[in-house]
Amino acid sequence: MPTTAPNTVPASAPTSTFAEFAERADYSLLDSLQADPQASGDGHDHRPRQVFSGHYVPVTPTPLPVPELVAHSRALFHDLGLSEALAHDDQFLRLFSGDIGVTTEPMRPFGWATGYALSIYGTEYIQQCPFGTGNGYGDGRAISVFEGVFNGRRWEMQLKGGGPTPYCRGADGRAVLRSSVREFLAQEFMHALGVPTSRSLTLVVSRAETVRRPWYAPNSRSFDPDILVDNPAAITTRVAPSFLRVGQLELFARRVRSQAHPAALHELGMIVRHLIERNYRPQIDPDLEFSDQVVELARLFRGRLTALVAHWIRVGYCQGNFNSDNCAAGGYTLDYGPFGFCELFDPRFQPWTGGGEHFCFFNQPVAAEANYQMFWAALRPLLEDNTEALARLDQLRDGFAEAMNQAMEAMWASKLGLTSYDAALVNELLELMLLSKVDYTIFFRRLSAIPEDLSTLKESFYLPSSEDLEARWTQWLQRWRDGLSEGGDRKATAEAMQRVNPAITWREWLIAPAYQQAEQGDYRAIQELQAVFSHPYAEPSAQLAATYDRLKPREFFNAGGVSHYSCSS
Ligand SMILES: Nc1ncnc2c1ncn2[C@@H]1O[C@H](COP(=O)(O)OP(=O)(O)OP(=O)(O)O)[C@@H](O)[C@H]1O
Ligand SMILES: [Mg+2]
Repeated sequence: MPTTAPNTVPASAPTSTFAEFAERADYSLLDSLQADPQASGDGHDHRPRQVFSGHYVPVTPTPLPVPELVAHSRALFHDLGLSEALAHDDQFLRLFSGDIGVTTEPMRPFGWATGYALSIYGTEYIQQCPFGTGNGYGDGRAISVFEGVFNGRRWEMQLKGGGPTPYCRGADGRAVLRSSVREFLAQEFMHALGVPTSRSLTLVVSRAETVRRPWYAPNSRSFDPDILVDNPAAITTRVAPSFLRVGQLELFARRVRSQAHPAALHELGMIVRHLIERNYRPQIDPDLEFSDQVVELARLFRGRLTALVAHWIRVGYCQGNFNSDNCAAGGYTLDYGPFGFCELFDPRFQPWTGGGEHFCFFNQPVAAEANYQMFWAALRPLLEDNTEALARLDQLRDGFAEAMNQAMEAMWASKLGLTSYDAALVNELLELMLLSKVDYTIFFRRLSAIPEDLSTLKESFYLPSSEDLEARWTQWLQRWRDGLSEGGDRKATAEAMQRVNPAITWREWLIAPAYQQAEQGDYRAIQELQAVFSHPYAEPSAQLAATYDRLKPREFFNAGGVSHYSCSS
């Protein structure tokens, strides 16, 4: 399993000025799609309304007043070949705070938002928009402002919190600093963990605009938010090859099914071609028949989705709200709102209060299958006249659980340094982990040193263990170590385990002070987290370990806003 995603080759000359950045703009893929025929040409229509057809709505963002740069991702700047100076360029800052008036040719002075459908755990919802039709649901506060090519790769840049769009459903289109700090840090942390993800470009805050959201009082033990708080408005810009979601394909397939308009099937075909173009070239040969390309797409997405979820479980990540509209069709992590990382091991870990057990930590493979089912169903209308291709597509759906299983088994084997999966060993381990209430990250990292006895492993236990339990642990450890020696070289095994079992993880009680200090204008904690999160597999210095390699302190259990949180983002 790779520990870092492949980086792009750095360009010989970095993009240093805003004019050079603008030169990278290339809207040729966006232009292959259909714009909403009812949209006003200038993109200034922000009222909630139904969008009946087309793939996107041109819309201008609403600028944040008096924007201030909180942070930018050095890693992504490097990958895109952007110079550090650009992060401090006034026009660049203004663009990524929603002021699209600063654009120069060939950039466009408007952005775009897209509609999508929603299904929750495989059940379709159409009532969730003000019109009760699903035609008003989509990017309510996410607005893409740039499509361009950097170092030979095409990226889309999207503001989150960029103001209302026709899909805003009457809400303000804004995001608070708290949730923006979380999304900004988490995306780059996941990338450094080697988990496919959207990336973070910049994080901008306004000192002149606040938004009010339900949240938790200090030291609250409440499950639901108990106060209303004003938080500075912020915008994170996220970057990905596309922001296409499973829900998007679903929207167009629904319209085919309900014969919503004569071009519905054509529009579905267009969005699927677009997905292939953006996320699956060059893996899908453009010379194949379209029906074969569709089957290939389904095969590749199945591989990416199963691998993604196995990664999530490897690193302790829980999406929390794995609806089809939070499931990127390119097979990477998207929407860092309801997420959390498991500290005290619990297969039912679910930090988001709205999420429910179906989206909990260990249920993510099943939740993924429900999303895959929606993806599969959305592709079917394209193959209606090709029974042979349809059969291959159906087989892929039928084989999802088995493919997911294989990905999980390979993941557990790698986490334990084994050459092949051993079900009895893993199941016994999970039971012991539950009984001792281990810290998920600390446990696997200590295990990666291949200890001879329990002493270091016990540093990860939240509960003192009985003699009986210790005897079981010792037996398990012995069996596991015996299994390893078949493979040989202990040092190489330990090193391989350290490349899949991170030394540090996301601990919400260490993140909360960073966004709280940022509200006061102090960004040092964010900078420290950026640095720590950029090398999660490296052994931290003793000084950093004292902060980051620690069990969750007792006072943060059941703490509102830290142990669990609502969607007040
Ligand atoms: N303040 C807001 N104003 C307008 N629309 C919003 C707002 N908050 C959420 N939405 C929209 O509600 C839907 C569900 O919200 P959810 O929290 O899943 O998404 P999100 O975190 O805003 O977005 P994304 O999935 O784009 O990361 C999304 O379509 C989102 O655009
Ligand atoms: Mg979402």
